[in-house]
Amino acid sequence: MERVLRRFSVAQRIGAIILLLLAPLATLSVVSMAVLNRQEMAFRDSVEESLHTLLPLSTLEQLLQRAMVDELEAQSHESVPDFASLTDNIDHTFATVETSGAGADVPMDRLTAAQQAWVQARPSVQRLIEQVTRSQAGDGDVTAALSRRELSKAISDVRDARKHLAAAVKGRYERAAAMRHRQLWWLVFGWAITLAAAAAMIVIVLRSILRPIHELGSSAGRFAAGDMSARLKVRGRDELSMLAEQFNAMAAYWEQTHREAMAEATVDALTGLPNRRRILALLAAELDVHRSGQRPLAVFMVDLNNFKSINDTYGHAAGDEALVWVAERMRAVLREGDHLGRLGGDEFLIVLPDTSPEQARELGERMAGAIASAAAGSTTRPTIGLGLATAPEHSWHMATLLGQADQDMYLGKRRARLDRNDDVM
Ligand SMILES: Nc1nc2c(ncn2[C@@H]2O[C@H](COP(=O)(O)OP(=O)(O)OP(=O)(O)O)[C@@H](O)[C@H]2O)c(=O)[nH]1
Repeated sequence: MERVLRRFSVAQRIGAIILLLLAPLATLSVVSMAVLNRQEMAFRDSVEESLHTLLPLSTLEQLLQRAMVDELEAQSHESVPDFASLTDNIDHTFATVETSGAGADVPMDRLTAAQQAWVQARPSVQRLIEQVTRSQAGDGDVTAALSRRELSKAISDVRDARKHLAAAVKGRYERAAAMRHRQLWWLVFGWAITLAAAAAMIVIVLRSILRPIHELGSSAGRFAAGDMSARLKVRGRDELSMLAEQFNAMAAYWEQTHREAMAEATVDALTGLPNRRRILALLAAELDVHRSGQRPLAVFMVDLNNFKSINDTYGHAAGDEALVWVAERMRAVLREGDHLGRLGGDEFLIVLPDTSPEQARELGERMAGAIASAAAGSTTRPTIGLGLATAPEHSWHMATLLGQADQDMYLGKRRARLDRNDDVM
C-alpha cells in the first residue's frame, strides 16, 4: 500500500487527506440535512392531518352535547352552528384518510371502526341538520324533532368515530415516529462508518509521509553518531524518496572521504606501512590481549645502518628508495599476523605476537642476515640494526618494553661499531 502511495508526491497525498476529510463530511451533511428536513415535513403534515381529521368530529360532538342540554343557539336565533359544512368536512376527511391510508401505514381496523361509527351517527346528524335548516327558516324547535335518546346515541357514535379515528391517526404517527427513529440510527451508523473509513485512510496516507521522515531522522542520527554505513531504502518516486537518494549520496561521499582521511592518518605515505600512531596502537592492543592470556610477545626496534651517508652521497630520492627496499625485505620475512610499522626517519618497529625470546632472536638473525646478503656489494642498499625486548620477561608496559628494545639496539650498534674499529686496527 505504502509503495503505491509513494508513487504520488507528498503534496498530492496531503491533498488526498484534505479530500478524504471534506468529501465524506460534505456528503454526510447533505444527506443528513435532507433526511432531517423530510422528517420535519412529515411531522408537520402529520400534525396538520391530526387537526384536520379530528377537529370537525370534536366540534360536532360538542355541539351535539350542547343540543342535548338545550343550549343550542338556535333557540335564541343568535347563531346556529353550521352542521351541514361540519358533516361535509367529516365525510371529506374520511374519504381522504381512506384514500391516503390505503397502502400507507394507517391501522385499517381503527379506520373501519371509525367509519362504521360515523355511518351510524350520520342519519341522526342529518335529521338534526334538517331541523336546524327548518328552524333557521323559523319553522319549529331544533331539539324537539330529535328524541333525547336518538341524540344521545348520535353523540355516542360520533364520540366512537372520533376515538377510533384518533387511534388510527395515533397509530400512523407512531409508525412514522418509529421510521424516523430507524432513519436517525442509519444516519448515525453512516456517520460512524464513513468517518472511521476516512480516518483509516488518513492514517495510511499520513504513515506514508511520516515513516520516511522518521527513517531519515534515525539514519541521520546514526550517521552523526559515527556510523558511516547508515543508508536509507529508496521506496518511491516522491520528494522523500529523492531526499533519501540525496542522503545516501551524501553519506557515501563522506564515508569515502572518511576512509581516505583515516588511511592518511594511519599509513606511512612513503612505505605504505602503518605509521607511528598506528603501529603503537597495534602494539598496545596486542599487549592487552597477550597480558590477559599470558601469551609471549616480542618487539624489535629497527634502525638502518649508515643511512645518512646514502642520503648525503646519493640524494634524498635514493634514501627514500632505500627505505622502501628495506621495508619490503623485512615484510617478506615476517608472518601474516606480525606487524611492521615505520616509527619515523630510518626507524621501524616490529611486533611479533605469540613469539618467545628464542623464536624472536632466530627471526631477527634471519632477517638481518637476509637483508645483509641482499645489500652486499651495493652502496645504496642499507643493512639493519635490531634491538629486542620481550614480554613477559622485560615488561608488559609498552614504554618500558620500547625503552628496552631501543637500548638493546643502541648496544648492538655500539658493539658493531667497536667490532668494525677492531677490524680496522
Ligand atoms: N631520504 C630520506 N631520509 C630521511 C627520511 N627521514 C629521515 N631521513 C634521514 O635519515 C637520516 C638518519 O640519520 P641517523 O639517525 O644519523 O642515521 P644513520 O646515518 O643510519 O646513523 P646510525 O643510526 O647511527 O647508523 C637523516 O639524515 C635524516 O635526514 C626520509 O623520509 N627520507
